[in-house]
Parts: sequence; C-alpha cells; structure tokens
Amino acid sequence: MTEHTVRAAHAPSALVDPLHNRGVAFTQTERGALGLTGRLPSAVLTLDQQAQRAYQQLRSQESDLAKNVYLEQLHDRNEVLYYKVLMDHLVELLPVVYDPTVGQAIERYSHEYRRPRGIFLSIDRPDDIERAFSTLRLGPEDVDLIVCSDAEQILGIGDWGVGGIQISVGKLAVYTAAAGIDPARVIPVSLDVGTDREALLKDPLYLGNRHARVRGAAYDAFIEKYLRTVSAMFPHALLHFEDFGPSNARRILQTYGDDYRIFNDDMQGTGAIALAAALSAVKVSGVPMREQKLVVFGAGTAGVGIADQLRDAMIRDGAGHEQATSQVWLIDKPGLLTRHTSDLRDFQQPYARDPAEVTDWTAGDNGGYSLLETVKQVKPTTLLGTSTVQGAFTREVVEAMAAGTERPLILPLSNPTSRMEASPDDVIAWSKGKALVAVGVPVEPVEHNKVTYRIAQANNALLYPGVGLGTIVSAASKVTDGMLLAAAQAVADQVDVSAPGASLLPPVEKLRESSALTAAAVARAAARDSVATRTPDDPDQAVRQAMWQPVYGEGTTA
Ligand SMILES: NC(=O)C1=CN([C@@H]2O[C@H](COP(=O)(O)OP(=O)(O)OC[C@H]3O[C@@H](n4cnc5c(N)ncnc54)[C@H](O)[C@@H]3O)[C@@H](O)[C@H]2O)C=CC1
Ligand SMILES: CC(=O)C(=O)O
Ligand SMILES: [Mg+2]
Repeated sequence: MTEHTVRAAHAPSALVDPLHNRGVAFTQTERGALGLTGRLPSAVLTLDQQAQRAYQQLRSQESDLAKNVYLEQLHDRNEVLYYKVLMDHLVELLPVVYDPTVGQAIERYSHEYRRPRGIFLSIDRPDDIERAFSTLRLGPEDVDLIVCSDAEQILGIGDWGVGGIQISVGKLAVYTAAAGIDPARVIPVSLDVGTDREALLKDPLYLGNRHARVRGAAYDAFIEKYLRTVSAMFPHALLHFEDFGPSNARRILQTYGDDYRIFNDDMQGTGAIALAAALSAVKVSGVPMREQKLVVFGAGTAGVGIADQLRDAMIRDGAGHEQATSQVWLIDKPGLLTRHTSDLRDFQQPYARDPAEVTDWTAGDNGGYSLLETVKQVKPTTLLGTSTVQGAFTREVVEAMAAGTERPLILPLSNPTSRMEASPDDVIAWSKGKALVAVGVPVEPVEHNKVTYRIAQANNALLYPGVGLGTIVSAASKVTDGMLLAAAQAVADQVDVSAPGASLLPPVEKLRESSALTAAAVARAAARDSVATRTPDDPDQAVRQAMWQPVYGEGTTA
C-alpha cells in the first residue's frame, strides 16, 4: 500500500458511503460520533436546503447529458439527497436519469466514467460471480431487487457493452423514485459478455471486455450460473432482465421463468403498458378488445411481447385463440411476415400469415408487403411501432390508418426520441385529430383544431415499478400473467378518457400514486394466483408502508 492509499482507507466512512452520507446535514453531535470533527464546514443545513443547492447546481449544467452526469455524481455521494432532488422534480428529471438521456449516458459511459456503481460480471471470469456479490456484504434477507443487462439491445440503440450498466442503474432509480423501492436493497448488474460494436472495441478508453460477444454454450452457462448464484445468495430478490437481444430475452424467460423469479421488462413490462393504453383506447373507440386488429411494425422483443399480451386480452374478451392470433399482423425487415418468409424466429411463427391470404396484395420491389400496403389491406384498429426506425409511420400510413377505422390507436413506442416511428404532432395532424396516440418518451401536448391532446408516455416505466413493488410486498414466488394483467388494468383504470384529447395513461406527475395503486393490484393478483407468500389484510396500506422516502432517519446513521 502506498502512503496515499493508507490515507484514503482512513477517510471517515460516513462521508464516503452514499447510503449513509448526509454531508453538511450531519449535526455537530453526529459529526463527533462519526469521527467527522473538522471534516466539514461549520454550518449544518437541512435536507431541503441541500436539495435547493443541488437543484441550482443541476440547473447550471448546460446539456441533458451534463445533468445526467451531475446527478450520477450526486447519487454516488448522497443517495437520500439524490432521490429528494429527483422526486421533487420528477417530471423534469425522469427524462434526464432515464429515457431518453440515459441512452446518451450509455453511449458515453467509458468517457464520462467517474466511479463504479453496481456489480460488473465478466463472462471471462464466471467463477467470480459469487465473490463479486459477496463484496457487498449483504445477507439473504437484504436484497429485494436485482436489475441486470447484457446490453445487446439497449433501448433502440443496440449493443453498448459495459455501458449497459447505466440502464440497470437508471431502471433502479425509477423503481425507487416511482415506487419507493428501498435503494439500500437493490443491485444493478452488468453482464459483460463482450460487444460487437467495432467503435467500442477500437476505443482505447472502453471499459468493458475487448472482444466480440460470446454466444452459444458459454453464454448460456454464464447466465445459468448468474441465476443460480444470485437466487441462492438472495432468495427473495426479483430478478429483472433488461435490454437483452430478442432471442436471448425470450429464451431466458422461457427456460428459467418457472424456476427463478424473473421479470423481463422489455417483453412483460412493455406488453402490459401497451395493453393499458389499448384498454383506455377501447373506451374511446368503442371497438371491443376481441375485435381489435393489430399491426406490429418491428417484430422483436417488445413488438411480439406486446402482440402476445394484446392477443391474450382479445381471448379474455371472447375471441377464440385462432381468431385472436389471426387478428395480429407482424412486419419486420422483409415486410409482412408470412409462412414463406425465410429465417422466421420461433416467437414470430404463430403470427406468420398464410401466403394464400395476400395473393391480391401489391408486393414491393423486394417481393414483400410493405407497412402501407398492410395497413390499406387490413384496416387495423391499432398500429404499433417497435422497430427503431425513425419516421417509419409516414403521412400516407397514418392517413390510411385514419381511413380504415374511426379512432385508430397509433403507438410509435421506439426509444430514444431519435428512433420514434412518428412524432405525435404529425400523427394528430395527419389523422385530423382522430388518432389516439402514446409514445415511449415524454412529449409536450399537441394543439389541433382548438383541442389539446395530452400524449401518454407508454413507457414500461409507467408500470414496472408497481409490478416490482407488488411482487416484493406479496413476496411472490414469480411474476404471473395474472399479475401483469392486473397491473395493466390498474393503470388503465386510473385515467378518465371522456374529455376530448385526454391522455390514455396516467401522467408522470402522478407516478408515485399510480405505482402504489398498481402495486396493490399486483399484490392482490399474486394472492389470487397462489404465488404470494405474504398476504397482507390491506394490500393498499402494506404497499404504502413499504414505500421508502428520501428523508434522513433519526440519530447517527453510519
Ligand atoms: N416504450 C417502451 O416502454 C419500450 C420501447 N422499446 C423500444 O422498442 C424498440 C425495439 O426494442 P426491442 O424490441 O428490444 O428490439 P429488437 O431488436 O428486439 O426489435 C426490433 C425489431 O425491429 C426490426 N426492424 C428493424 N428495422 C426494421 C425495418 N426497417 N422494418 C421493419 N422492422 C425492422 C428488427 O429486425 C427487430 O425484429 C426500441 O426502440 C426500444 O427502445 C422497447 C421496450 C420498451
Ligand atoms: C423503455 C425500455 O425499456 C426500452 O426502450 O428498452
Ligand atoms: Mg428496455
């Protein structure tokens, strides 16, 4: 050890540990008890005063990325203060710590890096998994939630290697800000299996494994070892999977979903929030769920995850399984997916159309059937965008939607903003105010013909925090389809869509209240589905009591 490292090791730990640090809010008595005498300026500030100062400092940052970096540094210094600022300004700051700015933070991770947050697991050292988690010195009862990503499909921006740790950090920040998940009881994880992005591999500052993504048996063994280790060490933790590539996302959930408490946000969370928007749209359009016709543009993890949940909702509303499946049309890079499309993925196959159906359709130059042709032929009630293709919902497509049905539901859900299939103001204008719209990122209301259209944010963040809290409060052994449906229904029940231009989903201003209602509905569903191992008499009260608040507790805290 050098003289410097010895000195650092003797720094007062209460100022270094972000879960306990209060900075200048430590009282003189606490400073004395914690060995901080002379280590802080004399004044003692309140949390509100600290939050005022931090917010002023934040406002002086010149870009959203700079604000994100500032907030991450605050997060690493003082978690209570970080969450106080975030929650006091949630509408303004959610897009900074989460979607869309988190995309930039991920791209810039190795360059903006200050200090590590979370657990970094390398596929090159699978035997380190247990030792890595042991460094946290947490016991089996101490962890509620672990978010991991292998960063193959971050939002709509693809493979970002170790930078994907920031999606795990960002998703957890939303869990705490929205649903009061205790930040001391969560762990963000990077599963670094390499990256196929040449620019990262060539960047001398890149902080991840400098090799191509490992696939096949070694990848599967790494995931299995991760699951076995974390569930043995933290048996009550919900294991959230985020932004895996389409085949791995689905395969992991299908292979391990019965044995481990897994939640795949991009399939299950996104499916449920889109279902919530669709349930609200049914109230406006009057077209019952069983009669909905859905065109999905971008048939990957999110697109087919949503298709599955909407198909199941059609079945619950009285459609037969075959009929409901036939009311879904998938479009991917080759165009409409038919049974003749080569390289269909297994999860796309149930929806592949019979080529005999489309013999009268006009094929494009590549021999496939375009989005526009499909919309004209099918006259769908709902058009979903999960393709990452900016501008794919052209004026002609939107006009065809509005010509085919009275109140089309149009969901350009791709993130971040640069990937959105259409901007809501165009969709409202091109459809002459008929379209019901929700998008993945926060956007301003749209004025059209003297009506103000409030555009719902159909981002899984409006739902997954409540799913997580409800799972934790009920100590559910798994996340069932019934719990996801209950979450979607609870979110939809919170909005009144009777006024012209009303939002299809609750606003972010009410996210905390909304997440509490969702969590209670999820806990009730867990009991109904016999997966709850704790059944509080009053789930609403249990949920509210479980919600962590950003306040300094009594007495010294180190
Ligand atoms: N609003 C929300 O809550 C969520 C939004 N998303 C967004 O959905 C998008 C897709 O994410 P994932 O499903 O995870 O990715 P993915 O890679 O699994 O799916 C994207 C699909 O779009 C297809 N695609 C690409 N170019 C196309 C083109 N020109 N024409 C037709 N299809 C094309 C791809 O082949 C792929 O099947 C991302 O932008 C992501 O941010 C994902 C999860 C949640
Ligand atoms: C919101 C989200 O999970 C995504 O875009 O991937
Ligand atoms: Mg995601």
